[in-house]
Amino acid sequence: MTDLVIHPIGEGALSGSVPVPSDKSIGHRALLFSALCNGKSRISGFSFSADNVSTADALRAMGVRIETTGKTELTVEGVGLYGLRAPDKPLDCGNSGTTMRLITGILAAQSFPSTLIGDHSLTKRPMMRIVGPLRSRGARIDGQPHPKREGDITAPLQIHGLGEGKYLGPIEYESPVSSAQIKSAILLSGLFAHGATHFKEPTLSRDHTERMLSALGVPLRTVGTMVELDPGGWNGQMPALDMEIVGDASAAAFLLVAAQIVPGSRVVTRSVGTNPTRTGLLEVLRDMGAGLSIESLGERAGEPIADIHSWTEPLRATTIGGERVARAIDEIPIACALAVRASGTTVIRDAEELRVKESDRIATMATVLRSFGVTCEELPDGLRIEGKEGPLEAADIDSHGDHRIAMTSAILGLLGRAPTRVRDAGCITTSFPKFVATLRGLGATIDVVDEAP
Ligand SMILES: O=C(O)C1=C[C@@H](OP(=O)(O)O)[C@@H](O)[C@H](O)C1
Ligand SMILES: C=C(OP(=O)(O)O)C(=O)O
Repeated sequence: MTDLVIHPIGEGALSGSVPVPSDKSIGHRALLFSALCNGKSRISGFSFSADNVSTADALRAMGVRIETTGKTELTVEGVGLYGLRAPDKPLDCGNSGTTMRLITGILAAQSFPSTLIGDHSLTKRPMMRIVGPLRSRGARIDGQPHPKREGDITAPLQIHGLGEGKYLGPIEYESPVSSAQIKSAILLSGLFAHGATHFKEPTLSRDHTERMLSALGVPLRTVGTMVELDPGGWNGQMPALDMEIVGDASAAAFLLVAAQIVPGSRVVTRSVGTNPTRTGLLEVLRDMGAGLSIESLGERAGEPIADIHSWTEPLRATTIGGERVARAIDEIPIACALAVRASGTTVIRDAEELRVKESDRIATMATVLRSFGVTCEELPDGLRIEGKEGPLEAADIDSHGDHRIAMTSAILGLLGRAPTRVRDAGCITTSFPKFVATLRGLGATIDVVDEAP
């Protein structure tokens, strides 16, 4: 078990210009799609987050050759749409919901059976949201009854395979939640289907799948929150990829917020993806009066990128809700840290999806905030948080194995009146392996304490 001890920054400030890890969402897709391509793909700027490694390992277990060719470079030998091999043991998706849900979309269409497993947290996450629609187009998938959500199932998932010569059918599916994982699972299954895939969601979730599949020549059309994939007449071949992955906006968020709440700070995060389906936090920062400037660097591999400058300015409370939530879904925990330093009461609504992430992020954040002496109220779909002046209480935080909770707590710890301990912080490697080194480079003092299990 790894703990972090965060020392108060006191009169100090954060300063510097830093890279951030590669975008985790795009990393998963780059691996999955290049495995299904014809030819050898090259992926660079890859930062080996534990979640992305889970996707790579699952593909390797199905016969895909993935080689590390440099510190941040990989090659993937695509096997084509129909070249995956039956795995000889359960595929371990670790902590990664994206791995499990997207791979299920692919495996649902295979002739061979497979089983997907995950860690303690992943084994509590809801899976009917993908299994239901996949079953309705002919997939045969079973899971375990969900311990808390009636009618839902969770991992392990048994995917029975379709048998030789059988195919998935068409689907028209309107998802009750905005979710790129559901959308991507259904679209991936649609690559193999006989018949079209129509998917609609309430508000637009991240669109990396649509961008990448379109670039690979897959016949896909989007209109607003609707996407349609009709493989009729398509030859089923995707050319190999050669791409450099943009920096992760969700990782940059921790540093941009840190620069707002540690007085006198100025931080630049370099080459960060600014896809409009991911910029909810930047909009929140603007609404709150943050010091922020976005220097566009054009596009990389079909995704807009920018250097983002963040410097401390007085913050005012805001309301975060509606369609913006989907565009900031992984940034809500760190947005709570902004609320702590804003004048007034910040309200977060429409974020019930946070209850089914790596932890129940609404409940966990309420506990974290109270441990720091912040007044907050837990709402069914969000939080009400009162701004607070002066040093925060020194806290002892249990991350619940949730990387975004661990990182948010570490940032808040900089404002403590005495050192803060963040327990079970090894999970940070899930998305931001160099988080501690990066923060130290900006001026923070953090000890890493490895406890014997
Ligand atoms: O598709 C993706 O890469 C992701 C989609 C989001 O999940 P949902 O689709 O469940 O909202 C997000 O929370 C997750 O970190 C990554
Ligand atoms: C929710 C997350 O990821 P996943 O769903 O892939 O586990 C996340 O990274 O915050």
